[in-house]
Amino acid sequence: MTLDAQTLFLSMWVNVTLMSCALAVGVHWRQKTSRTGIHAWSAALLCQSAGWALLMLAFRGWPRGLSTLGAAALVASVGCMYVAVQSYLRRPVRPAWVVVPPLAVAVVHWLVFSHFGARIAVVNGVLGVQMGWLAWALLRPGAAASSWRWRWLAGAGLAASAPLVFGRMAIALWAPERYPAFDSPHWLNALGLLVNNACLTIGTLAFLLAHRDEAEQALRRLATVDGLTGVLNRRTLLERAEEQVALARRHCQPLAVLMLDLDHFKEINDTRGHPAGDRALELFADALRLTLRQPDLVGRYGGEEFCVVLPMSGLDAVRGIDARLRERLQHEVGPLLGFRLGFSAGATQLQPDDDGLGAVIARADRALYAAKSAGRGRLVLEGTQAAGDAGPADRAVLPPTPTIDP
Ligand SMILES: Nc1nc2c(ncn2[C@@H]2O[C@H](COP(=O)(O)OP(=O)(O)OP(=O)(O)O)[C@@H](O)[C@H]2O)c(=O)[nH]1
Repeated sequence: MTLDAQTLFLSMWVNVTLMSCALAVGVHWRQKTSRTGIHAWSAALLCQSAGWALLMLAFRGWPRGLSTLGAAALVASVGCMYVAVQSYLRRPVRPAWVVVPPLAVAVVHWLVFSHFGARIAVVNGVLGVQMGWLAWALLRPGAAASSWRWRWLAGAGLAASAPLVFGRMAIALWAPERYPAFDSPHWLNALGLLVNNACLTIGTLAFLLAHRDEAEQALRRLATVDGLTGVLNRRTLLERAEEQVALARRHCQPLAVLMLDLDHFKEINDTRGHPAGDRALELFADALRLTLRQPDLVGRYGGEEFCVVLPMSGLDAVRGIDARLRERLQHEVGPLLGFRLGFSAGATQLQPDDDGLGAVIARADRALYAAKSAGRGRLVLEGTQAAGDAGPADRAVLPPTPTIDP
C-alpha cells in the first residue's frame, strides 16, 4: 500500500472540518463555563479547514491570492489555538498575537510570491515559531494548576508538528528545488498530513478534556460555595467544621465558633430593595473573609446569618475578629453601601463534654440570640471553659457598637 497524499489530504480536511462543526454545534455558545477556550479551538479547526482548502484551490486558479489567503488562514488558526491555550491556562490573551501574524504573513507572502523559497520559508517559519511557543507554554513545568492531561496531549501534538514545519522551512530556504509541491505524492507531504491530522485530532481531545475539567470545577464550586456571597454553603461548612471539631477534640486544642447575624436586615430589603440587601450580604461576606485567617472557616448559615469556625483559637481571637469586622464595616463597607451595616454576634468555645459540632453551634446560637435580645450591635461570649481547660464557664456581653441606621 502506498501513501497517497491526495487521499490523506482529503481525509485530514474532512476530519478537521467535521470536528470544527461538531464542536461549534455541540458546545452551546451560550454556555457560560469555559466557553472561550473550546470555541477558540473550534475556530482554529475552521481556519485550518479554510486554509488547506484555499491552498488546494490555488492550484486551479489565482494562485497568488488564494495561496496568500490560505497561508494567512493557517497562521490565524494557530492564533486561535493560542487563545484556547491561554484561556484554559487562565492567562491573558494579547490580541496583537492573534491579529498581527496572519496579517504580516499575508502581506509578505503576497509581496514575495514570485520567490518560491522565500514565501514557503516565511509561512513555515512563522507557523513553527507559533507552534513551538504554544508547545512550550503547555509543557513547561508548573505551567498552570490546571490538569496536566489536556496540557500534555495538546502540547505533545504541537511539539511533534513544530519540527516538521521547521524542516519544511529549512528545505525551502536552502534547497528550494527539492521542496515537494504541496499536491505531489512525496513522502514529506504524506508525513506532514498524517502528523497534522493526528495533532489536530489529539488537540480536539485535549481541549474537550480541558473543557470538561473546567465544567467539573465549576460544578464542584457550585456545590460547595454560596452563590451570592462566595463563602461556603451551609452543608459544606458543617462538613468541614465537623472535621475541625474532631481534630480539636483528639489533640485537646481550642476551637471557637462565632455566629453573626445582620441587624434589621428586613428593613434594608423593605426600604432599599432586595438588590441593596444582596449587595449588603456580598460586602459583609467580603469584609468577613478579609478579617479571618487562612485556616478559619466561614459559611452562610441562613439568610443573613453567617457562621465562623476558628480552629486552634479561643475567645480572645473572637473578640479581635468582632472588633476588626465592625471597624471594617464602619470605614469601608458603609461608604460603599451608602448606609451603615451592623450585626449581632454570639460565640462559644468547644467544651470537653461537647459530643459534636451541633452542641457548639447551639450554644453560639443562644449567645447570638442573647445579643439580639440585649439590643443588637454587640458580641455575646458564652462558655469560656475551653477543651482541656477546667475553668468555670461564664458569659460576657461586650458593649454595643453603633447599629444599622437604614
Ligand atoms: N436581599 C436578600 N434578603 C434576604 C436573603 N436571605 C434572606 N433575606 C431576608 O432577610 C430578612 C431577615 O429578616 P429577619 O429574620 O426579620 O431579620 P432582621 O430584619 O435582620 O432582624 P434582626 O435579625 O432581629 O435584627 C428577611 O426579610 C429575608 O427575606 C438574601 O439572600 N437576599
